[in-house]
Amino acid sequence: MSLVDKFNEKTVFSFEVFPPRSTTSAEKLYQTLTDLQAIQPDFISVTLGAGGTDRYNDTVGIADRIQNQLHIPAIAHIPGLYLNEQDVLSLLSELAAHGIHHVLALRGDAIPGKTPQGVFQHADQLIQFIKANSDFEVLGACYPDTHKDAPDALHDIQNLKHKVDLGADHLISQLFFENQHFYNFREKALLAGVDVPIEAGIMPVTNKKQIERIAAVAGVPLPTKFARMLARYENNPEALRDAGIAYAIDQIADLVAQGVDGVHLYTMNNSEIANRIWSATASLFAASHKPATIK
Ligand SMILES: NC(=O)C1=CN([C@@H]2O[C@H](COP(=O)(O)OP(=O)(O)OC[C@H]3O[C@@H](n4cnc5c(N)ncnc54)[C@H](O)[C@@H]3O)[C@@H](O)[C@H]2O)C=CC1
Ligand SMILES: Nc1nc(=O)c2c([nH]1)NC[C@@H]1CN(c3ccc(C(=O)N[C@@H](CCC(=O)O)C(=O)O)cc3)CN21
Repeated sequence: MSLVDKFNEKTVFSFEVFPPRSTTSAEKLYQTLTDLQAIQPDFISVTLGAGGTDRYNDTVGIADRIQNQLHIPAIAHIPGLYLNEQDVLSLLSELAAHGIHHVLALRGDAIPGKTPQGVFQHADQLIQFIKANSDFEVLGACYPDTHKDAPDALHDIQNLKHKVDLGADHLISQLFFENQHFYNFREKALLAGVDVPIEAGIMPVTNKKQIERIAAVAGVPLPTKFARMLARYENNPEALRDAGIAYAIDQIADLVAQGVDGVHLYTMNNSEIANRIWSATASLFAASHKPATIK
């Protein structure tokens, strides 16, 4: 089934989860996934090697469970840096054997001290390879605040256009905390001829250290307003969680009102937060009639 077609029907809503470290947290993740099932998101993506970890197992097993037990379309992330052609082909056939035909093709984060394979140095090469060797639908990543390795926004958008020309069927954005940056990016991407759906990536804050670490790895700026919120509630987890949920809801309500193609929620494996955000915004998604373009 094509996921891209869903963007013609509605404002898409999707989740992301990551494979947990231990067996106990694996059980917790399955509970989380069961809790999220009632929302019936359009798909759930599963990271692989997120943030530069060396844990490459579990992604396929978790994606299988999502697809075949929860009956929600699953997307597996594939970061290319440390894989060769054979690794990618094996992953694709394993996924296909489970009825999964969607991947997010990425360059991936560098792992300190580990030498890349040198085969897929950028996501574009991986996208081209997957398109040439399978019938998978391929997603790509994009950067409202410009990727930190790009010389400037223009080159970043040119690279994005190249990924779309090579076959990226839809895009998921890096997390961002300033909607105007997303709108500016979206406009530039459209002008550059990027004509595939772009989902906005939203990450609710759960704790100050974690969000600061992720923002640093991802090269995403924290607006003053957001940093003040973190500083004010850093020692009060309940208040920080509530403030973070309110911030994410505010971002999502605005994005949906501005006709965004979809919202991809980085759940950080926390179903309570995802459920609260969903219950506050479900009617906005239901009511959404997408205009052809957004400003
Ligand atoms: N492991 C995971 O689950 C996830 C990882 N990520 C991370 O996102 C980041 C980048 O991934 P992608 O966007 O897939 O990488 P990408 O290869 O498209 O872009 C990475 C950088 O290289 C530049 N670039 C792209 N193609 C180029 C080319 N042909 N020549 C020269 N420069 C080029 C881009 O402008 C950008 O600065 C990584 O840090 C990745 O790990 C993001 C989401 C999930
Ligand atoms: N550069 C970059 N790399 C990514 O992996 C990535 C992005 N950007 N942007 C969006 C999401 C966010 N992702 C993340 C970010 C952090 C964790 C993380 O903190 N993982 C911990 C587990 C913590 C726990 O077990 O509770 C880990 O150690 O892997 C996972 C996925 C994956 N994605």
